[in-house]
Amino acid sequence: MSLRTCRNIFLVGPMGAGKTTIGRCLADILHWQFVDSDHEIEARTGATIPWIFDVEGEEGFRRREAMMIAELTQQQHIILATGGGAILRPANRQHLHQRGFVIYLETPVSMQLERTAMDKNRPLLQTPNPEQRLNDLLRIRDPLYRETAHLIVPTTDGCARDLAHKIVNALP
Ligand SMILES: Nc1ncnc2c1ncn2[C@@H]1O[C@H](COP(=O)(O)OP(=O)(O)OP(=O)(O)O)[C@@H](O)[C@H]1O
Ligand SMILES: O=C(O)C1=C[C@@H](O)[C@@H](O)[C@H](O)C1
Ligand SMILES: [Mg+2]
Repeated sequence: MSLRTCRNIFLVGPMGAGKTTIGRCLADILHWQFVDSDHEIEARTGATIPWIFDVEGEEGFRRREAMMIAELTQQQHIILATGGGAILRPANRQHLHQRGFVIYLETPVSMQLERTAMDKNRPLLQTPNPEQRLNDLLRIRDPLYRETAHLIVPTTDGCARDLAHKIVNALP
């Protein structure tokens, strides 16, 4: 798929990869609308993600996320930052891969840890050993990010804006 024929750009990757931050920069550069599926779920539900996890469990959140991905991927000319676990459901992977150009922001666990250390809004990281949790999640999810993506971009070098420019230059 080339950008000319592609309707959307979808960002996938783990917590702290920079999907939200780089997504906003991409939207600025390309003059496309920025949408964050986590934020849309919160707005639609009228509750925070930690609250949804508390009350409905992870399964309840994944159900809401699947409905949101199915809906948002039908739009055109959006930059969509997905949640870190959006690639878990096969239907989500299919919608993302078929309806837009998918970029995997590949990020080592050490960097995810640094970038998420101050933030208490990620329920899966509220554990005594977040490093172990991130390693466990990445082991399962890395192949799914790869399978879904059309392009893989490491996020280890450069600030979010530089990476966004690099991505625009790398688009087919
Ligand atoms: N390339 C980068 N260099 C330095 N800091 C970054 C970079 N990308 C993101 N950050 C910082 O890391 C933190 C997490 O980034 P962000 O919220 O965009 O990640 P995310 O992939 O959307 O995570 P989540 O899946 O939890 O929503 C933010 O504070 C952001 O400013
Ligand atoms: O990696 C995950 O499973 C998650 C990442 C966040 O973006 C949120 O979607 C939520 O905290 C779950
Ligand atoms: Mg995000």
